[in-house]
Amino acid sequence: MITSDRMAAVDANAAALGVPRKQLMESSGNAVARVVREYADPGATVAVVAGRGNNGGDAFVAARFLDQYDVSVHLLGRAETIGTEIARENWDALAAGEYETVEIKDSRSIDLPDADVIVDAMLGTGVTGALREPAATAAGAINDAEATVIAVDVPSGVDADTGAAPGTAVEADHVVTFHDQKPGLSDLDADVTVADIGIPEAAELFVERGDLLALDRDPQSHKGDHGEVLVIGGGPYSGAPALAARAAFRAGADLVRVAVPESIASDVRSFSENFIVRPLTGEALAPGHVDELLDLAAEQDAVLIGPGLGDAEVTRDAVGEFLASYDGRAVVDADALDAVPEVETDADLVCTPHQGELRSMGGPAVDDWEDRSDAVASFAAEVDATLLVKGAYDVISDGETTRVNRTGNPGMTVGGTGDVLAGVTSALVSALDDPVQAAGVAAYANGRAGDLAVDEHGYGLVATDLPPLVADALWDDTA
Ligand SMILES: NC(=O)C1=CN([C@@H]2O[C@H](COP(=O)(O)OP(=O)(O)OC[C@H]3O[C@@H](n4cnc5c(N)ncnc54)[C@H](O)[C@@H]3O)[C@@H](O)[C@H]2O)[C@@H](O)CC1
Ligand SMILES: [K+]
Repeated sequence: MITSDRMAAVDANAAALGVPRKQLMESSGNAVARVVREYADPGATVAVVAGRGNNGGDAFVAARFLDQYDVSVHLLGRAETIGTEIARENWDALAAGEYETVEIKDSRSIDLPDADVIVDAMLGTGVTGALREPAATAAGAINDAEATVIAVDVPSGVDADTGAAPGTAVEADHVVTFHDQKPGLSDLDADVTVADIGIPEAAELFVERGDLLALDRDPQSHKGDHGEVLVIGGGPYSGAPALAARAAFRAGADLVRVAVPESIASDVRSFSENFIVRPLTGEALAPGHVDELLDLAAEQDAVLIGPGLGDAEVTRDAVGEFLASYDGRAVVDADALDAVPEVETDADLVCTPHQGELRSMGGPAVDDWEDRSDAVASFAAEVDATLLVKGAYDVISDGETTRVNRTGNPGMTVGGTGDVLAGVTSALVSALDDPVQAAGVAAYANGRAGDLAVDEHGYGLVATDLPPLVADALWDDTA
């Protein structure tokens, strides 16, 4: 099953992998025509009722694959208002090829022929709310007709994610949907064909540009809508928590609080005026800080624990106690990772080990990335956490869904890049619903930032180069 948001991401990933949507549209239209042929013999009358989006575009293609039939294409609206370039190109091909086309200017002028088959391509996944005119009247006319109704992707007026129809909707006999089954089609009284349209498996497995669609923001957003993060780190090191916090800001967090031992608090403060620093008594994180941290953490969307903590016994104990009582979202990195296999927690954990850290957590050591991704998935299920295992190919898995990231380069072996990744992950985990998606996009952005840094500095790149480039990787289309 695939939701329409995920489908849009996969579709954009396919384009990033060199399979543009127009090619997918050609396959979709071909698949629709194949199902039409199952219902009617050559010579039969086929009426295509198309909207002005890509759902209609699929059907313009289908018409070209039905030359042995008596086909007419009825467009809801004027051709000048076709909304996408690829749908328009396919419409123009119909006009140039002397196919029978009709533009329906308003609901009174809907006049469908006595057809054997009607292809419903008014609206697909782009629908919002109840069908407007003239689509609503056209849906009624389609439902009143004697014809077999074949819907493209989803019956027009039905929500592909939920199956709900807020107004009039097409009652289809058969739905030809693409790539994967849609949740909203399962309960319909219609046959469903899931057509393979040639989307490479890599578009689902690898994190690519299309995954960045998850970051689109509502123009009505308020402060705090995009995540508040608490970074718990530092002690022997002050740079690591500061780098992570800086990266969290650049990955879009609205607020970043940094809880560090007071011995380094002023150092951390001096790194950036954006940080809200919360000093903890003493020189290292210790069990005595846990209650205070739990109070602080309760107000955040996510916690990052680990950067620069060091491996003192008291600090390990404190990490274990914190995780045992915390029930929100936590990104766990560096020295804090050792606590994970032992602790019983209600928290949603996202762990970001490199392969050495994964082994000391009791995880698998596998060289080949494909085998490693299976092994990481099993280990994620075992420890009941989302894992982001760093490597030339980063593997992200919660045991059910596994993604792989390919951005990044050998220049990123320099110190501090892991702190940047942990900070980016915490920001995205705080802002997005799905931890696998968040961790996958974080790995992608961090690696992409590293690639941009190498363009500028070669292998002389340093970790502080990365945070501003993370922002470019996430939000600058040209990066
Ligand atoms: N995502 C993918 O990977 C692919 C998608 N394809 C097709 O593209 C479709 C989605 O295309 P689009 O995103 O262009 O969207 P649609 O073609 O579903 O609809 C967009 C149009 O509908 C109008 N609209 C929205 N809500 C309406 C309402 N309530 N009443 C009347 N009109 C309304 C919009 O103004 C817009 O013109 C899919 O359903 C599928 O058929 C395929 O071509 C191939 C691959
Ligand atoms: K449709």
